[in-house]
Amino acid sequence: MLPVVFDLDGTLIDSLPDVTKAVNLLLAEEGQPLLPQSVVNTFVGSGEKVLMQRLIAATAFTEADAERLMPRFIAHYKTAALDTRLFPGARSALDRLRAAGVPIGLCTNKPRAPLVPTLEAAGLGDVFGVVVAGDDLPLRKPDPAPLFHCFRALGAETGIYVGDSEVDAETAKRAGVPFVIYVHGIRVSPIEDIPHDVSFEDFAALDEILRTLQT
Ligand SMILES: O=C(O)COP(=O)(O)O
Ligand SMILES: [Mg+2]
Repeated sequence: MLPVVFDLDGTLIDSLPDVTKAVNLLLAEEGQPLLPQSVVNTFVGSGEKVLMQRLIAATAFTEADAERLMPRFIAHYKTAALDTRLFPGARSALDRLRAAGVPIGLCTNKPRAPLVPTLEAAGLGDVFGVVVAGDDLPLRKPDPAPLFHCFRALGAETGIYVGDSEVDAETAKRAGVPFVIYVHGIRVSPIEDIPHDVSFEDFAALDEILRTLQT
């Protein structure tokens, strides 16, 4: 059976409110105006360094602030993770896959420091056969290397990727694997502009989608 690898933010967990909170705690500390979730939405998907660059571009910060701000952002990100909520049905979908003997993994651009408390808070600490964080390997998504790393750790050369964003679509395309997109995630473009094999809006539909792609 082909392994199924999942993205985290916007795919399994509804984390945009937490990321927004972490960004705004930092802005508040700095006496800067807070940003709405719709703006923070455009910062997410490529990891913390790109998030910081986009934050700088959207505020009065400059490049020179990045190094000073990053550890404080990560500290807020770790705390905000404690409020993380899974999307409805995500946990039971993962449990059904495991019960069916499908190897499952996690491939995220979230750095490991906030990832660990996030997985604990979401009750996902011991669910995946492999977990790759954004800063675990020299290259991150959309490079396909982290995804291939997951497939190999799960005992296969290839597999299926389930994600929510433009970055995930590009990763799957570069890896040459089927891409399944969750429509309630964190993305900037309309779903029809993001290349994907199948989309789903309810985790109850995922089993059947994956069964079809497995054959
Ligand atoms: O941390 C990010 O920028 C995105 O994380 P994700 O890869 O789990 O969506
Ligand atoms: Mg995501």
